[in-house]
Amino acid sequence: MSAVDVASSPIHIESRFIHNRNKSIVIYLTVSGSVIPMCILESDSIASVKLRIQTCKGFLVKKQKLVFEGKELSRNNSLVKDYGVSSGDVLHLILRVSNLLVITVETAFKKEIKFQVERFRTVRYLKEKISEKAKGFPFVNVNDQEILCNGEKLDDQRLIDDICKNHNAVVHLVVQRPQEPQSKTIGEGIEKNHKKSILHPVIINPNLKIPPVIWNMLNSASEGLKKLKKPIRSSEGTGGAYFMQHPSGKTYVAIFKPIDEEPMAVNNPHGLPPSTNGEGLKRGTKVGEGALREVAAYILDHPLTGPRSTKTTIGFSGVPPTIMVKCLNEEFNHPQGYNSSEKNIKVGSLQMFVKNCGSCEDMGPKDFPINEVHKITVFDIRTANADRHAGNILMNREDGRIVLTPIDHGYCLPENFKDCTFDWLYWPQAREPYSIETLDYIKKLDVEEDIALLRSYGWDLSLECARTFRISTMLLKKGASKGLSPFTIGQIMCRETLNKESVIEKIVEKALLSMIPGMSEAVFIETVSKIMDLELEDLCYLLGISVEMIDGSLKRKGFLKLNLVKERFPNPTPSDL
Ligand SMILES: Nc1ncnc2c1ncn2[C@@H]1O[C@H](COP(=O)(O)OP(=O)(O)OP(=O)(O)O)[C@@H](O)[C@H]1O
Repeated sequence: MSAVDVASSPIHIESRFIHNRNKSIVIYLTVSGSVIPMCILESDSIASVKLRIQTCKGFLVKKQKLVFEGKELSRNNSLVKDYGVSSGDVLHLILRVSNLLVITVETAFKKEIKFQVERFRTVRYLKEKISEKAKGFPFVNVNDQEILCNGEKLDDQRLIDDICKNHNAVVHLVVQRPQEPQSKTIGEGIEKNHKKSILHPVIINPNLKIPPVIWNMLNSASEGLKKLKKPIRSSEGTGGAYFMQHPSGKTYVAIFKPIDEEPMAVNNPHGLPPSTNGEGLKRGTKVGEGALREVAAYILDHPLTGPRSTKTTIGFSGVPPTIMVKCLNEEFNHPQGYNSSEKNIKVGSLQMFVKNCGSCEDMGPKDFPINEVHKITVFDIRTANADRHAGNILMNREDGRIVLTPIDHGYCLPENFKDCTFDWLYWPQAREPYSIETLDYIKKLDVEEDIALLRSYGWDLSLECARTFRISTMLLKKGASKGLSPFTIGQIMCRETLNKESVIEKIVEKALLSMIPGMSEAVFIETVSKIMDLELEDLCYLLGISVEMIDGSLKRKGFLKLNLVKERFPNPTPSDL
């Protein structure tokens, strides 16, 4: 079923609404440019609305994103009315369709070979994969292969997406007698039709050296464009995100996210209406600043040894190398038409492509190594990340071990804590205490140096963003040194429900109330620090935590005052201690 199919039939009005007329409302879902009326109850939760869309239309709940008046309805347990949705309102449904499809190739001898292929690849590409996999078999030569689907011979240029229509597909392979090599397919390695493409780093401070790993990425992506390997738009995500190809066309080297295609920006390719007040999809962020935040995430992700030298590429939390670039290419979204003039050059973040076998959304968290989860919790708490859902953590297996890579940092370092959400909060690893190595790393973090570092790269954080950054780093440091788990620190930071302020918000509010006109930011932060100390002391008392060093590592001792804890923190477990 394609997104277009969805739009052709309205969602059925069930009998529960007919008997419940006064509580039901009609909303309109827009998806892929079409509008679907939908009857829901005001008291429905976001989860139940998504479930109904899944039941009626088959789109998995976890693949749906609902947006209302420029804000994502991201809290599944909140009610529709909590978000202010009322009768006649329009909700935008964005489907996070997977880029990968499974193609089963059946040979004449009933041998089956399975391939994971991106939906925007061609049949020719599939044939090349078959050749690689089937070395030594008669169908090794790409030009000897014929691929059939439902009895129809598939042209080399046909897109995999076209064959699959959102489902995995079975195709049949027929091997022809070897023939004379055919002429090259259009666009393959032919440079004479080369259209103008540009890819340059945006350099604000010429004194800062671009690390070799980033130069390599830039060179490969640029060569790929010269060889007419088009940027390919990802079918996942709410903004325009493009896979930049290696010159061979066989692998990706980077992801480019132009600022004018961010969610709510003018050229967003998913049809999200532009923001009316400049605020981004998450509260406390601005449209058009996503790329800055992506780059900042990499800059701030220091390696274990301290600030990055040009030799160290990956930081403690594993944020992939990212840089701001200018890029010109016809494949990007140009609703006003395209020519290769300067005005069509796009600015955005270019991030290294990381090999993966899916995201954390595709499997339960049980097998994730504790350190892999903890490294991400450190980054998210420190930067008050407002978009850490499991789909934004890529997963890979290296030597049998699961490695996690955090991506999509366009909503880190917000101006406030309102939309902080961490999916890992409910993973068992988050309840484990930090290791001594992680505690050491946290201890060495210096937020003033970090703010200065960002300034040297050209991003002078606004007072509000710097304030959030200072307070979240402070909370991470104080919480970790008291032996609190990422779960407990995360709970202080995240709202329990949409409209109930988090503990950290209350701390900030208290400090604001005690502000005297003319008070400096430093004094304000000092006030926050004092209030936070009292709160954390209370919390440790309630949790019965006291910490001491035993054999070089932090050990917690104490007792659990369960009834007291429950009042404050609804879901404590003994592993919290
Ligand atoms: N560094 C990377 N390496 C490999 N794949 C990536 C990388 N960054 C992004 N992707 C892929 O591109 C897709 C879109 O990217 P991303 O989620 O960052 O976009 P977005 O529009 O900001 O999404 P969201 O709706 O989650 O905010 C992801 O689902 C992921 O599959």
